[in-house]
Amino acid sequence: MASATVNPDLQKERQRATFDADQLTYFLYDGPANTRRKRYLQNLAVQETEKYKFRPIATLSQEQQYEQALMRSFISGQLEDRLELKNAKELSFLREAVAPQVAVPYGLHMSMFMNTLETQSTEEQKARWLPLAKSFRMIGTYAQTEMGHGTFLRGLETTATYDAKTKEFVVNSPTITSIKFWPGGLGKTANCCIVMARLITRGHDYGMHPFLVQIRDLDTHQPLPGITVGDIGAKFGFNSNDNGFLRLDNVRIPRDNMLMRYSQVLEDGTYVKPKNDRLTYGTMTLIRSNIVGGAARSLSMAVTIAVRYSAVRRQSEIQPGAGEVQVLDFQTQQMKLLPLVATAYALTIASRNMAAFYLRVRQQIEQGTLEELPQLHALSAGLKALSSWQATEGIEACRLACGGHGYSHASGLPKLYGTGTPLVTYEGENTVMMLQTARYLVKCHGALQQGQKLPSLMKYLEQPPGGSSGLDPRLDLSDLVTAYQHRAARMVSDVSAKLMSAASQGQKPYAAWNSNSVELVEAATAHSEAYVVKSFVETVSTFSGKLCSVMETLCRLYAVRGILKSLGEFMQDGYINSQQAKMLRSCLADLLAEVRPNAVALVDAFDFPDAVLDSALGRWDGQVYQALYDYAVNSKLNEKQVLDTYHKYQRPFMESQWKKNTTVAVPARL
Ligand SMILES: CCCCCCCCCCCCCCCCCCCCCC(=O)SCCNC(=O)CCNC(=O)[C@H](O)C(C)(C)COP(=O)(O)OP(=O)(O)OC[C@H]1O[C@@H](n2cnc3c(N)ncnc32)[C@H](O)[C@@H]1OP(=O)(O)O
Ligand SMILES: Cc1cc2nc3c(=O)[nH]c(=O)nc-3n(C[C@H](O)[C@H](O)[C@H](O)COP(=O)(O)OP(=O)(O)OC[C@H]3O[C@@H](n4cnc5c(N)ncnc54)[C@H](O)[C@@H]3O)c2cc1C
Repeated sequence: MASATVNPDLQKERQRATFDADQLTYFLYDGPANTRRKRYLQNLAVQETEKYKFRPIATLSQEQQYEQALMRSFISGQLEDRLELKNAKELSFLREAVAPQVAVPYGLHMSMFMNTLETQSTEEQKARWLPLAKSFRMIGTYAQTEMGHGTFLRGLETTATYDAKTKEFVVNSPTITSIKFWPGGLGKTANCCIVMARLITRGHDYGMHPFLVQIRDLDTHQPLPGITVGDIGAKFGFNSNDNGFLRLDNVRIPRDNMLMRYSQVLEDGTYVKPKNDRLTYGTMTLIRSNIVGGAARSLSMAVTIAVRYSAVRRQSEIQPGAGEVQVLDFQTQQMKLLPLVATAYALTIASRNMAAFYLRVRQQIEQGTLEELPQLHALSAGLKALSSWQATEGIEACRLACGGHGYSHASGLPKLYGTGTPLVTYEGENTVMMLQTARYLVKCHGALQQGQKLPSLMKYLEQPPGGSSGLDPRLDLSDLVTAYQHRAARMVSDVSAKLMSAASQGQKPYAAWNSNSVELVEAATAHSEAYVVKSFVETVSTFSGKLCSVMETLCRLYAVRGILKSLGEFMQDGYINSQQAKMLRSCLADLLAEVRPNAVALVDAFDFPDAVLDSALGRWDGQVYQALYDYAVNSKLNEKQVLDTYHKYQRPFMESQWKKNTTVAVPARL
């Protein structure tokens, strides 16, 4: 990453840091050896990719973006083979550097399609399909969402009707709203997909199940009979991905193309029920867990760009006549960015805990134990929503904090936003996800009322209501965790009481649910925030020395900022009083000042190569003006001094205006 001339302001920032950023990098990448390996892989990927001199993706048409993304995947594939990479983390670092924030068309194949095959197929099906999928003879996607329904899966209309005579399923899209719409890679890339369709056998509808459907010829890539497939057109972002539509006109597939690990249809059409019919939703749960890490990483990139730029950018004076300051010295700028640096770390840590929890429960499921599945669903849904909301809002805040240059694609921030914001919608729309978490919280509250024991993550709901916070200016970390848990427990209890009172007044449960759903979402958000704060606190207390004190400060900043943002929720029952609220305000100002000297080192620790950030403003060497100028000079419009459009449209337009007043004397030079 070394560069001949580093901007002096950035250099000073790095020198004044009170801790060794490398130590934090080692934490993020699991030790010095893995960090070296990550750097090696990413450097190699960057060198290889630079040879292709790709144009910035934002300057390309949809078709060109798609083409570039395929080329990037091709380069990645070559490197992966050459290096014989197998390790999932190593692969992800390599791919991140070859295709930074590029939604590649094989994304769904490598994530949801492969995972569904692996977790929902029988052993025999796995033996048949996995070798084809791993060797990209089969390129798949996950086709669940339809034009008419994405959220309400029970409303899906695509049917798979069993025909016992031929031992086949007939897969059909009966209406315009039943057309599969949005699946990634479906438009032009995939040759098969997992179609989620309502299973009908012996005249009975058993709801959504997964089926493997071939949609294109494996050799010519032409759509098969009965298949109408294509790309859905240009979108807000994600244009390198051919999100597609799919219409199935009574397409016949063999009986054993239904993924039969959990439920089966026997040859005679008998349906065999799964142990839990929500196991069909398993792939969504995995991806929701992964999204927490993806959101954290996108936000980490955005804060790296905005903090480095704010250290380089000098604008206005603080002390009159004393010269222009780094914009990062304005308290308001610190308030915009430093809590977001804290959020990036908080989410990174929460995502690791989430991933570990997912793995543990997945292993239990493999062994047939489903006890922790509801807890996993509630946690992954809530964290998916919280992390993607915080990341999306955070990326946009970073863009705004970069002033005019943030608006240019040269900043890299619009690309981060375009790729990051669909996280709010896909894999379960966030409000809907929070309501799923709320459903579980209300259930836990009910169980508690009946004297039952709660699972580990919900134990805090057992704390008695009322009481007051012990928070004082020392900002003890355990007091902060307790405050978040108290607020969440109080909100869950309040909204549960409202639901019960509505029931006692004869209101139907579904109506009571809807008329309290704003509060339910708030309670689920509070619960998810409590989890993030607890994870952050538990992890930083394992650090030592200077790193520990820097991270504790960052953790306090995250927690205090969060309390002040939702102060009413913490004060409503008097748990935090007005004196404490005042104290927290002053503490916030102190925390900003405390984090300020380490701001650049904290973002450096994320260790993103420049090519991954892909930003003129976030460069490691801080040479932002040269980079911005180079970007401008390379604009397509600058390829010719006088464009054809001058002769075609501008000149005729000007001449039409001149005709209105022919008496104006025009000098040869102005
Ligand atoms: C990225 C690259 C570039 C870099 C980007 C930078 C960032 C990168 C980020 C990268 C990250 C890596 C990603 C790789 C790429 C992936 C791309 C992904 C693309 C997106 C794919 C999709 O977008 S793909 C479609 C997803 N489409 C949904 O997501 C539908 C939501 N809609 C539902 O999910 C259901 O419709 C909904 C609401 C639950 C109601 O379902 P329902 O009506 O059946 O259920 P009810 O509400 O009646 O609940 C009945 C009982 O089921 C329980 N339950 C419900 N769900 C359960 C579950 N999952 N597990 C266990 N239990 C569950 C519930 O808790 C109740 O339990 P109980 O009865 O005991 O209370
Ligand atoms: C970039 C991108 C990639 C995608 N990739 C895939 C893919 O690979 N495969 C696939 O199958 N799908 C994919 N999708 C589709 C995605 O999963 C759905 O868009 C998503 O599940 C939301 O469903 P919806 O679009 O029907 O939204 P709707 O459910 O129509 O949501 C619209 C509004 O209604 C509200 N709402 C809906 N239901 C409720 C409720 N019960 N309570 C309260 N509010 C509610 C929502 O909160 C939202 O505000 C992708 C989408 C995008 C944007």
